[in-house]
Amino acid sequence: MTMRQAKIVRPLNLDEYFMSLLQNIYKNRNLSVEEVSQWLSSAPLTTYFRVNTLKVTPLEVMKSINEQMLKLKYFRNNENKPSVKIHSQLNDCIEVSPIDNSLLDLSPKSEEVIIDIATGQSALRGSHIFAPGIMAMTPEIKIGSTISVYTDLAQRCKKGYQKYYDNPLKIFVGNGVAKMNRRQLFSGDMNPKGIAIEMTDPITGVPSFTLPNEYGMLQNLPSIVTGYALNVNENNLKVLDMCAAPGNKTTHLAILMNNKGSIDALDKSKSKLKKLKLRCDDFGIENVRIHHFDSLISVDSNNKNIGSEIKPPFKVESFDRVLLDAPCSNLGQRPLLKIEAFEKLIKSFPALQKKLLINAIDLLKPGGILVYSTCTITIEENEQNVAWVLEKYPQMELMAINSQVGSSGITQVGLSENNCELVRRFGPENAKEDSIGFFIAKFHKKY
Ligand SMILES: C[S@@+](CC[C@H](N)C(=O)[O-])C[C@H]1O[C@@H](n2cnc3c(N)ncnc32)[C@H](O)[C@@H]1O
Repeated sequence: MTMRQAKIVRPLNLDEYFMSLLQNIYKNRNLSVEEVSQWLSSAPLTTYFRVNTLKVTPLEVMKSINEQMLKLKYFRNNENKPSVKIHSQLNDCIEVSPIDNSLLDLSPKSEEVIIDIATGQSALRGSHIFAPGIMAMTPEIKIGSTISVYTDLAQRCKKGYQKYYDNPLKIFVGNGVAKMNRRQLFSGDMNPKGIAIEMTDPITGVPSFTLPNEYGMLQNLPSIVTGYALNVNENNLKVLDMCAAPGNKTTHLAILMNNKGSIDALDKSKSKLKKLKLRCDDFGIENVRIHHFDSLISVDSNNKNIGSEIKPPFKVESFDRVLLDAPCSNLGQRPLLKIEAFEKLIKSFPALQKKLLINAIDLLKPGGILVYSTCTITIEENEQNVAWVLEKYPQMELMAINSQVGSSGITQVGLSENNCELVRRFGPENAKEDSIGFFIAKFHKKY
């Protein structure tokens, strides 16, 4: 696959703590802080769509995406169209390449829209602009006007601002067509919803496409690998997903299990669990039990919970498979246009993750598999937590992850070289995959 770099945006607030954090992680991979921060602040350019194979085949989804691509203004025929193909190792994963840069109209337009940082990050990954993310719109814009879209890294633009917003930290994200005007956005309904700008020419060239909810979902490549890593393709498995919401991985597991066996999906966040429920309904998933529950207390150590077969807290050694997709410092998300590295917060995660790991190991049956994953790049939350498990629990050993994607773990930080080969790290060192930062470890409980 040929890689193309998006326009680099230098993130703000790269304080000393964050610089030394990046330097420590990547020093033995020969990557400078500058290179890593450029990687973090640029968007992955390949889009991945995981197909809900309960309802539709990857070929049907590819056909639908291809039809939408041909309707885009740039392509009159198949020439230069983004490639849409099934991932070489992941059968349910469709890979869509970006639109060729030379086809995009990236010339500045006289009318402009300012969006917030989170919306800017999504736009760089191919999303249209939804009404709540718009901060300002110049007065002349009518529905159908072609406009330039900027994200406000300075966070100084007031909601509803009427003039041209002049700030050196106003970053161009591309051109689009207005679907709403100022009146709809800033007067009358105080909470306008829906697409306000259809992005036609995002600076990254990442194309937008819309598919019925039941067809599947956009998902980052390492998250799809995580679902496969749990090896759920055996009959009637009892699976626990300890931090499940909004269910990106739970739904994948349910589909890989072909709606057989059971998944107990726990999460502390009630609102995010609602999304998991909706997604299960859309996808036709029937083997998931959703529990609004704190996984830190998910073990019924004193055998007090009579219903512990089907609701938490559960008896020890209840599950054949456990997924711990842990809460983490989130420093692998890309593009990160503004990095706020709160040292105290970042340093709080390893202890929380260890407590969750203790619960996970207690709940796993001997012979079972535990997958631990994070969407961050710190050594403390990744290799060092794995090393801690191996030292504290002699019954736990690492297993190889079947997919040959990502790279090995970082050496000389607590994990042996052999064990580093067994875990998967995704980051700026991966020349092949242009993904978010991520980490996956797969354990086997020997006894
Ligand atoms: C990385 S996200 C999980 C994403 C999810 N696995 C997916 O693929 O869609 C981490 C989740 O952990 C949840 N969480 C944090 N602490 C928790 C706890 N003590 N018990 C259960 N869930 C917790 C958060 O609410 C958050 O939804």
